[in-house]
Amino acid sequence: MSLTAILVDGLTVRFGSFRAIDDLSLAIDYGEVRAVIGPNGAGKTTLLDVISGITRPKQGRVLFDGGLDLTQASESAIARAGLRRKFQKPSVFEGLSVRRHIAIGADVGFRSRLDAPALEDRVSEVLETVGLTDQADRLAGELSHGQKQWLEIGMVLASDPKVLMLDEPVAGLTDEETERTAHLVRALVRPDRAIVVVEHDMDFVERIADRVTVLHEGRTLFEGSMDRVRADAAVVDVYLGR
Ligand SMILES: Nc1ncnc2c1ncn2[C@@H]1O[C@H](COP(=O)(O)OP(=O)(O)OP(=O)(O)O)[C@@H](O)[C@H]1O
Repeated sequence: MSLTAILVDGLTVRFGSFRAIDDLSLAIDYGEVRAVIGPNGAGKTTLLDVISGITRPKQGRVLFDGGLDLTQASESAIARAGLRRKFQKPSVFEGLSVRRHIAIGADVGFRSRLDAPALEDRVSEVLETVGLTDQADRLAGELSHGQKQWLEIGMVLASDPKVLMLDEPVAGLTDEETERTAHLVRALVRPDRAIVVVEHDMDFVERIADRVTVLHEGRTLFEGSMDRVRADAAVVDVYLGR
């Protein structure tokens, strides 16, 4: 295993003549929570789209674990390699139980399929981690917005991901739900896992992130701890001060 989970090297993504990502290079290590922040249109979601194989770049490479070039791999190959994403908009199956969702996540994700008892153990463990044990037999459609977010995190977690991408996990959550989500994200940290979070809630980012990358116009404007990000004049000028 390489120390670097994701290496972005000279990445450029164009939509027509517009560069959503502009010669971007960065490295995300195993064991860290990396927040990617920046103003609307900075290229944050586009970066996640490239890492998950949804968007093909014009130039550059994105290496996973020092080997697989994600810019050349299919979405399914990327998911099989252990890179998983929770999308911004909750999209649970309203008529399926909470437990079933986690089982689907576990079954789809595991490279070697689990036998029934192992799957049951895995589902119980994930339900406990995301705090939904008491809700296990409810239908997903009956959950609150916050619980739906945790359910979706549980679905990706069930596959035991090496890279976990969370796109705006606390958008629309109450303060209390946001606090719980911060605890949850920190509980998911492992030496052999990288967690990448795109988020606009700076207090949340401060709680969870080991390092923060500030994107602006498809490039890195600043990278460092949240303290240093908050103190950087350029970041305040283009983003935090607005
Ligand atoms: N499929 C597309 N076609 C054309 N332009 C696109 C496409 N996808 C994204 N863009 C443009 O690329 C730029 C970067 O978009 P992106 O969604 O990555 O920004 P973001 O940093 O995630 O912003 P937000 O915080 O608003 O989610 C934006 O100007 C957006 O309009």
